[in-house]
Amino acid sequence: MARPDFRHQLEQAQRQNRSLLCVGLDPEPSRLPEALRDQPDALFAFCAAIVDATADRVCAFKPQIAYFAAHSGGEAQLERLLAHIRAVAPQVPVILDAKRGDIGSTAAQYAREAFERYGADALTLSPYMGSDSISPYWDYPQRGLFLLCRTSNPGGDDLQQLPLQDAAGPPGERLYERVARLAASQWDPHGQTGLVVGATYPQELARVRELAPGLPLLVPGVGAQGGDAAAVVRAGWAGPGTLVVNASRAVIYAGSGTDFAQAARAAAQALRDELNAALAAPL
Ligand SMILES: O=C(O)c1cc(=O)[nH]c(=O)n1[C@@H]1O[C@H](COP(=O)(O)O)[C@@H](O)[C@H]1O
Repeated sequence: MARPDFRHQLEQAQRQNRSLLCVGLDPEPSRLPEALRDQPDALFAFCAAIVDATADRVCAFKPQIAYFAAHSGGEAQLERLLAHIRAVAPQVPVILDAKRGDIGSTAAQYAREAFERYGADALTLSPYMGSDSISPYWDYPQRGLFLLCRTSNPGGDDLQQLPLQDAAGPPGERLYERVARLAASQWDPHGQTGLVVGATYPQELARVRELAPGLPLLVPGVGAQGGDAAAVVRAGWAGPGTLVVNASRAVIYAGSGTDFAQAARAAAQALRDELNAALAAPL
């Protein structure tokens, strides 16, 4: 049976698991439990154990492609991981984090990689090469697209905060504000677009929410980067399917012994509860 569109899938997973939490799958070999480290499929085995332990506490999983592609044989492990998630947690959508951005002909290949090779439900993209670098992904209208808008890293200021003075927007509009406005007005012909905004900048998150009232926001930066989960909910929540809060290291490395998966489950549960406590009404 065909999978429902991403937005619908996300909303259902949020309601079913009563969770806004997305667990990021960023397996770094030196941080894996010793018992797994020497296994040839260690990346897969580690992530699959985290998936099995947390699938009923999350609304999405977000594997970061670099952690797999950096290693010979890693991409095959990523393919296997996506197949595993579809088998054990078909209700939980997968956001492939690849931050792609390129000219149209190359973007078409990246789209094929994400949606056909890996079967991802959604993908992160950089929109900073403009509309023709995004439009090839519209050929997959059921899949979600999260455009980088205001990223979680301090260096995001270097460009994303630049004030614009052209006639296409209000004077002094910031570059990230332009991205949010375009995403909400011109870059979403099939209702599949969302934005990435760092948890580390709750004021900008609130501003993006104002400019794009109904778009799903993917918010990384709680946990290891220090973002405040409750502040994210206050600034970004606009109803089911509109806010996805990602934590990677704080969950997947919560423990390092043989009970690492149980430790990840406990960390995911605590973060889920913290996010839910900040909601005005339960999911
Ligand atoms: O697109 C992303 O997911 C992303 C955007 C951003 O602005 N900041 C950011 O940290 N990320 C990703 O989100 C994850 C954050 O990981 P933790 O800091 O360990 O929770 C990493 O996979 C980053 O690549």
